[in-house]
Amino acid sequence: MESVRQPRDLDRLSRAELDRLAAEIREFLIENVSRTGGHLGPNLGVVELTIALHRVFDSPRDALIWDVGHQAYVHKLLTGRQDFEKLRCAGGVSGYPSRAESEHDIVENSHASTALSYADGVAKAFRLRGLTDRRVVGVIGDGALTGGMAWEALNNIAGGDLPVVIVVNDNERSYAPTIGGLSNHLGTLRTTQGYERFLDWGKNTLARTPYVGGAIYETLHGMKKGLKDIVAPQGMFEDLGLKYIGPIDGHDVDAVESALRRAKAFGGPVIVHVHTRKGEGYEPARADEVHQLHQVNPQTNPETGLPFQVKGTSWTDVFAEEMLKIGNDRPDVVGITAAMLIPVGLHKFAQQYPDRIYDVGIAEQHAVTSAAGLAFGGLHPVVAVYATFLNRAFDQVLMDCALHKAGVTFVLDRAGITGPDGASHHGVWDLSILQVVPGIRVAVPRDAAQVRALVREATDIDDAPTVVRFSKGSVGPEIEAVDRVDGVDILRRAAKPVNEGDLLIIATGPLAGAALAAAEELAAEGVEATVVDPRWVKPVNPALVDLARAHRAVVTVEDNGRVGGVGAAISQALQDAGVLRPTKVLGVPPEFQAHDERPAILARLGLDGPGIAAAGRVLHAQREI
Ligand SMILES: Cc1ncc(C[n+]2csc(CCOP(=O)(O)OP(=O)(O)O)c2C)c(N)n1
Ligand SMILES: CC(=O)[C@@H](O)[C@H](O)COP(=O)(O)O
Ligand SMILES: [Mg+2]
Repeated sequence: MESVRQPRDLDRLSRAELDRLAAEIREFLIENVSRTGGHLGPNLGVVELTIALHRVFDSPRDALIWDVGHQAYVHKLLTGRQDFEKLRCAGGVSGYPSRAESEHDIVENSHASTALSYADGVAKAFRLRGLTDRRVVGVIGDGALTGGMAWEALNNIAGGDLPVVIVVNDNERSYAPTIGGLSNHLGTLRTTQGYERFLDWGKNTLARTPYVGGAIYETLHGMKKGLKDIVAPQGMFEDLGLKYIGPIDGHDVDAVESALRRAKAFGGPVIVHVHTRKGEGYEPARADEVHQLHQVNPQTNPETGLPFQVKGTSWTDVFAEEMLKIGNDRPDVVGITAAMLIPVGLHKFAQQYPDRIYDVGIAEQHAVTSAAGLAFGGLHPVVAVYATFLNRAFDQVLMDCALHKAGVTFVLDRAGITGPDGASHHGVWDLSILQVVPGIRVAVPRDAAQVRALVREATDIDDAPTVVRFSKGSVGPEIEAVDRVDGVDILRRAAKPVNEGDLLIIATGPLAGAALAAAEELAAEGVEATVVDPRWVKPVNPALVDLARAHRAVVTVEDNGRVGGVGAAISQALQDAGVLRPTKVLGVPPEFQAHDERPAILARLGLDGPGIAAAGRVLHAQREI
């Protein structure tokens, strides 16, 4: 790929050289992403599409916007990015477009279904600034197209005359096969590919038929409308007012390029429907029936697409097992996923109870409100999503669930700092935004036993929405409590008589382990700390106020934003109770955290043992004042 240092280099490549470039890119992706981890399948599926996009459009003058952005590695390779050996690591290339990395990256949001809204905005700005020669291209997958925002944008774009080119990258999958009416419609359009070819064949053949050919063609052409309605319903997109071009074979650079040139020349809103294959050109991905290697972990065997080492039991595994048992005990419990059945751990439940699982597509807002409907209908829905993706359904949680005291349980996976997915994937807002939801109850398990217990407790509550949130990756060792006082687990008692304790550390979730390590460090320096885990962090347990009363200072620790999080709520409760203690709230600062390894970020934020101990020493020193 040395020959391509910037997109314009593509213009001088012949078809044979383009084919060779595509092969080189695939080879590079398989070798590199197998080592670093990342979205191998999606990127292998857009090699030819990305080459054609950069041959037809003039990035960055023309804006190329990628929905989710997990499929933008090829775009990055063609726009001069280096450091791919540090993909999704600090100091390396981000796994999503990144404005800080390149002027070719307009949008860096990995939350799905946003690209067309961005495209609408950029196109309006170009027009208002008189930049009428510049094009805006939104590349959106068939999965992302199941998200509500995409249809809000389509409605606006189709209603106007802005020169927005919408490329639907239709590989028939999100993780799993894409669901819903839209997916069926795209399937219908794909099958008309034969119909279009038939028409083209008819036109060419009849044009060559002497005398009667022309008349027959005119009749056929006149019939086309009717025939199309019979053979293939008028496209929904054309009904919306969008010019539709496709379906195009997404792995034929010439065909894609020709379609994109037509779209570029059209000068108004136009959809180019490209049919691609996730994992194209890599047998282990094509053979992966489950997800076509949507994502591979670091240190994956490029020969097989499988990880070299098997990871330990994950938080998700624990939830999946408990959900299976709950499904057996509670026939009213149903599961809802937003196109992530396996990643959120509902697959075992789905297998056992196929009529009690709902995959709504990438549609978290719909998931939440339909869950409220399920609750009103007498069931107990469990909505399992990644913590960061609940953000977009805040109003649905607030108004459609909590206002009605709907008995819905939210299970938030990937809560806290997640690591390589970076700024938009850390689950560090849920404990803050949920603080303002009246009546909702929030639990944070510290280990596997607590996941099992708290998911049970949550699904037993039918008169309020409940939340259980846990981290990404392998679950840590069990952390036994020495006692439970009014619902608060005592993990370590200060080695001093009550009312003599130096420090109360209130830890949430898996950071309880770090808090215990910190307490031992502090003890070695003569600072005695009591460590507790409230398990249910919202509403604030009044027993925490009594515990704070018996100590000289308080440290709260959470794998969430510091602003408006659990620590802030506890501090408020102490103030309201007139228990004024020096309190240090440890949590993630409001700035976005870059992609990195989770332990490195937690250490940097002082959320590991030494960081908590340092905070305790400061408060201990304050005690003498
Ligand atoms: C709001 C939101 N929900 C869930 C996800 C997780 N997610 C990432 S990629 C993906 C599937 C995307 O499918 P598609 O748009 O068809 O792209 P493809 O991977 O097929 O190229 C999902 C569900 C997300 N990024 N954003
Ligand atoms: C692009 C996207 O949003 C998902 O594919 C995400 O990267 C998955 O994250 P995990 O690896 O934590 O399941
Ligand atoms: Mg797809």
